[in-house]
Amino acid sequence: MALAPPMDYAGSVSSGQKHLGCFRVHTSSRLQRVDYDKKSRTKQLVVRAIFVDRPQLDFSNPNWKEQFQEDFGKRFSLPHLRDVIDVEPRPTTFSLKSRTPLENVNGSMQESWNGYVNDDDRALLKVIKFASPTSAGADCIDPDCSWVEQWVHRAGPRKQIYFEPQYVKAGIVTCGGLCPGLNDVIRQIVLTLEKYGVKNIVGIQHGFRGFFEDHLSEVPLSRHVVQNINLAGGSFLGVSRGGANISDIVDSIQARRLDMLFVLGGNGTHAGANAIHEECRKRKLQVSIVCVPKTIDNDILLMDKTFGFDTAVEAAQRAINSAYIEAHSAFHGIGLVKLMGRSSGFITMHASLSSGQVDICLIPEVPFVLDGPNGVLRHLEHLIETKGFALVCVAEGAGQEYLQKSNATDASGNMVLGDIGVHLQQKIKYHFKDIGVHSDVKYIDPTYMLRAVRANASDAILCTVLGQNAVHGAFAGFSGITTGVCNTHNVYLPIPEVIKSTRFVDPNSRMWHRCLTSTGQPDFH
Ligand SMILES: Nc1ncnc2c1ncn2[C@@H]1O[C@H](COP(=O)(O)OP(=O)(O)O)[C@@H](O)[C@H]1O
Ligand SMILES: O=P(O)(O)OC[C@H]1O[C@](O)(COP(=O)(O)O)[C@@H](O)[C@@H]1O
Ligand SMILES: [Mg+2]
Repeated sequence: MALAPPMDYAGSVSSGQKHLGCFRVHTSSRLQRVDYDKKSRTKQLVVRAIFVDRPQLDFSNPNWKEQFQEDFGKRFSLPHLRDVIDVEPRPTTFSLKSRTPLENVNGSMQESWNGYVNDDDRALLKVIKFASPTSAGADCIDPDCSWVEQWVHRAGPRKQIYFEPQYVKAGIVTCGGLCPGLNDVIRQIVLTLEKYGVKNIVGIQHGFRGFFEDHLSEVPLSRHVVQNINLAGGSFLGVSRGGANISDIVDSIQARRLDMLFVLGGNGTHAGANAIHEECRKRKLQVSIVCVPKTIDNDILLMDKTFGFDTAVEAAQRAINSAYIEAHSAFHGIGLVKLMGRSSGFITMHASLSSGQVDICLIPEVPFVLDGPNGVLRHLEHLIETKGFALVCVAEGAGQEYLQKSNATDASGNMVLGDIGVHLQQKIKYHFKDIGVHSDVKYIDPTYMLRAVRANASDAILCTVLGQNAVHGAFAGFSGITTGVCNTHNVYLPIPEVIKSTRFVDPNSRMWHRCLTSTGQPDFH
């Protein structure tokens, strides 16, 4: 009998290897950690695979696919207000046409066509049929990598809604760190709520703190108030970390008589929003909690990309280009740029790729050694010898094993990282001094310049889609959901499914391989 591996499997494998026994680890469910073996001075990528997103399957059972799909359908079903309370639907007030609803251009009634999304509409979560588990980036369920359809719910306005817009009070809150596009999302939520006929819209200031810090009053929002907020970066409502006492927040939601809460934030915020949703359910409140994923790190599972990411990658180009010019102009110049990315290297990988000038790209997901014949420093020597200068781009979460662990956390409980940029700068300087070769290291750390900017055009469109869909989701009666883009289609997902782990760059992916092709860097181990 071929059983799937145990639910919690820990194994030590070499960097990038993902084949555990006969079963390939689902990239998105993989949690990984880099361990440094002091004796052998090598690093090992320790993969802790948690098979959270599939049941124990017996592949010798001819019905395993049906079993998988049934379980998948349950996991991705959207929590709805009517699951716990009696609520009746009513016809939507959201008109898709500027002329009278149901009247077409000829003036005749149109019965069959409507522009609403049907509750049974679905989008495919995965669109590649891998011929083999060894195909690049293969993401398989069974050892044969069989094709299994995985359907998720389509986002958009429904014909039936579960709130009377004129009595709705809606709140918006932005949590965590800043991200380009927050104001665009706030603005679109307000405009869409008004289109449904909602008149009472408020902003909660400075994240979850705004719910219980008395001096942080509600900000009344309307089309007039938010009209131009997208022209600036930051959050019109302010952000913050920490301060998430779920019971107090739900007390506050009740006291404020909120019917809908739109929560903009990353992994931590989603965990908070889901806890708020669960508490509202426990109290049988008719409150919809809907998230919009916000993270420049792009580290939320299942989504093509999160808003602000493109803008951050674009903002990083200025830093990389300056480092390039400095390095190229100096004698034996080495440009070093550190970019944001707490545990995922998406910004660094994409910024390196789009710049085309980066020689060494270092991300948290791919271990590297600094010293020795295969180390980063030796490769830098080679670059100085051969082209006369070099450019390194490193993610802030990379190489943390080389730094003193402080165990300090921020107000939200996120680990405070050591400064890999400063460490690398020192290491490079001393290395070249040691070997008696001149070097001129220019270190640029653009930090907040990546995220304190307004959204670029493509992010502004993404924010528009997400903000509008968040409102449609709330009116459709869903709660405990988030909205994103999967394979270019707009979907709703239950919150727990997107926060099972952080989304990481897959060292076996085509994108990382493209990055390696572009930089020309060897494996540093
Ligand atoms: N596991 C959790 N459960 C409940 N609330 C959380 C959790 N993690 C973080 N939060 C709250 O969510 C907010 C934002 O979290 P943070 O990690 O700073 O940013 P992000 O949402 O961008 O990941 C903070 O107010 C924090 O207290
Ligand atoms: O200095 P702050 O505000 O804590 O933010 C730093 C962190 O913000 C990030 O941009 C991600 O923040 P989020 O948790 O808000 O998504 C990380 O890349 C970075 O480590
Ligand atoms: Mg976070």
